[in-house]
Amino acid sequence: MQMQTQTSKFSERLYESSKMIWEQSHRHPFLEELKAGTLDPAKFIFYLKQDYIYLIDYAKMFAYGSIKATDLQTMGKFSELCHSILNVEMGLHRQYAERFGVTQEELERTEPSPTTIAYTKYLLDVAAHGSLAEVAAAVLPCMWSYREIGVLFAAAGPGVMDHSLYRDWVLMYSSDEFGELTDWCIGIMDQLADGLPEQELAKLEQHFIMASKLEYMFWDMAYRLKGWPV
Ligand SMILES: Cc1ncc(C[n+]2csc(CCO)c2C)c(N)n1
Repeated sequence: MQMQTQTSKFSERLYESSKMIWEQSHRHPFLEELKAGTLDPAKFIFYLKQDYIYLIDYAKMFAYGSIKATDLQTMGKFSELCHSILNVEMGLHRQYAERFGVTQEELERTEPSPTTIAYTKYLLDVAAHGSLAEVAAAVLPCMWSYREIGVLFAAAGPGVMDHSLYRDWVLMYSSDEFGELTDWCIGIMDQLADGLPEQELAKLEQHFIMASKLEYMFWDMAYRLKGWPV
């Protein structure tokens, strides 16, 4: 009898490692209320401002990805992702801010909250000291969990999709363009993990779990409008 070798993707292991954390994010009141279209706009603005400065550092992660890439195709794709954050995603944030009467200067002057600092500095530390595979593992929950949220919300029917403000947010994260970028990141993660020893794989998994927890904390921070205590 011929033996069949069971090959499972590393990204599936990552997904399993953080499934429970993602489920807790999906059940968080910030996302429950956003989905229902009942979220207090003050909480959304708080999120938007923190997210804007988060994205500045997050875009740098992809710039690091470009630097650490060893082939032109990967280098180009990371630079495309960096461009997409700075122009598409942050562009939407700028439009939103305008609708809420918040200027671009005000967005840029946002004081980062402790949670935003924890998340961005963690990411940048991985980028400064880690391999390209570590960069991929640390950035992946951000993209993948938002795709999941976007697609779930877009299919959820009334509520957020009838909301004049929150609808565009869902449309962006459920778009095919974002879906393709996420799929590319999942694919590169699997390629980079291929053949690595268990010790390295465990390190990648830790980054993925940590970033997933920080994603949860980001929703929680916005819901509680949590800045500095002093
Ligand atoms: C805290 C936080 N986590 C994830 C995202 C979503 N996101 C950030 S960059 C990117 C990919 C390309 O633009 C996606 C999907 C966010 N906005 N804020």
